[in-house]
Order: sequence, then C-alpha cells, then structure tokens
Amino acid sequence: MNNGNSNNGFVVWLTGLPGTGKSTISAELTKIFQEKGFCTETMDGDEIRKGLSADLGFTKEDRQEHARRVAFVSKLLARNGVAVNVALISPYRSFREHARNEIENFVEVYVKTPLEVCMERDPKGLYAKAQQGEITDLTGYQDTYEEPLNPEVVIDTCDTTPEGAAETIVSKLDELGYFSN
Ligand SMILES: Nc1ncnc2c1ncn2[C@@H]1O[C@H](COP(=O)(O)OS(=O)(=O)O)[C@@H](OP(=O)(O)O)[C@H]1O
Ligand SMILES: Nc1ncnc2c1ncn2[C@@H]1O[C@H](COP(=O)(O)OP(=O)(O)O)[C@@H](O)[C@H]1O
Repeated sequence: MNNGNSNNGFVVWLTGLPGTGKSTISAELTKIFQEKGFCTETMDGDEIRKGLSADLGFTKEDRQEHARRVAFVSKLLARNGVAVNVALISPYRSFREHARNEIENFVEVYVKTPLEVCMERDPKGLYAKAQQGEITDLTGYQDTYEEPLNPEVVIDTCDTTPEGAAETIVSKLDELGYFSN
C-alpha cells in the first residue's frame, strides 16, 4: 500500500508470457503517467538484457538474478518518485514475491493471454523459432510459467485493448492511493 507520501513513486510489475502485451501496455501506461506529471521509466526485459543483465541467459538461476536486479533498480527509482513499469516475464512466483517484499509501493499485474493467442501474435518470431527447435527454453512453450495467485490486477488481453488495460491499471493505482497528495 501507498504510505501516503506523495513524493513516492511506485512499481507496476507486469508479468506474463512472451507476446502477451507487457511492452504494449507499458507504453500506454507511460503516456498516462507523463500526463499526470510523473517522471516515468520502463524496465523492459529485452532492453535490460542488453545492459544491466547482458551477462545473463534464460536458465532459472539467470532469470532469477535478472529479476533481482530489476527489482533492486526499480526500488531505487520508485523511492525517488518515479512511476516505474516493469515488463518482465518473471516466470516464477518466488521471483515476484521477492520483488514485492523489496519494493514498498508494488502493484503486480498479470497480463493474461492464452498461449495459442500469444503464439499467433508471435511479435518477435520466438514461438516459430521454438517450434522449429531453434530455441529450447521459451517460456510457456517449453519452460515454466507460474501464474500469479494474488495479483492486484488481471488483464485479459482478449477482452480489452491496450488503452483499456492501461486505464484498468490506473484505476487500481488510484484506488490504492498512489495519485493522492
Ligand atoms: N528462452 C526464452 N524465454 C523467454 N524469453 C526469451 C527467450 N529467449 C529470448 N527471449 C526474449 O527475451 C525476452 C524476455 O526477457 P525477460 O527478461 O522478460 O524474461 S525473464 O523474466 O527473464 O524470464 C522476451 O521478450 P518478451 O517477448 O517481450 O517477453 C523474448 O523476446
Ligand atoms: N489487448 C492487447 N494488449 C496488449 N497487446 C495486444 C493486445 N491485443 C493485441 N496485442 C498485440 O500483442 C502483441 C504483444 O506484444 P508485446 O507487447 O511485445 O508483448 P510482450 O512484451 O508481453 O512480449 C503486440 O503486437 C500487440 O499489438
């Protein structure tokens, strides 16, 4: 919960399968947070893996270390007033619980889409590569994804647009007191 300090930012932690819509919804959230006057930053798995986590791959241990780093940096940003979007598959519940315990103002969003739909979308061609045997550890297809049990928000992307998803998340943030002075 918000501790009532209006200088505090928060972390919206979007988890879900590859191609579910984490990055797309983050982009919509960024626009809204900027309109509300927040400094905002997105920690997108793909991008972070080119920098902070360039040494890490996709074993469970590496994904865990990657999530730990992202949680740590997000915590620093949020406590300095930044509205942070995290767009990370973060496939294990324990990784997300660690982030929740680390970060004071933490909102978990499960971006939920059936695997078949993610495979049809396949925005980066990864599912096709997995089907052809070029990738052996793609989350959802060959590797574990543990659904959140108690997220603050569940977005079913088959039922809503990216704009609608962002509005739902913003309503929850409002309800939790993150926009109050
Ligand atoms: N084996 C495997 N499994 C999952 N994802 C893979 C893999 N190989 C490459 N990619 C690409 O890396 C992006 C996922 O990075 P994340 O940092 O979000 O993943 S994780 O949280 O560490 O599981 C992911 O991006 P998104 O599609 O945006 O989720 C993929 O583009
Ligand atoms: N309701 C929706 N919310 C988010 N993305 C959607 C939705 N409907 C269709 N899409 C499409 O699904 C794809 C999701 O890709 P992306 O945001 O990169 O996913 P992720 O970051 O989870 O891997 C995009 O091509 C996006 O346009």
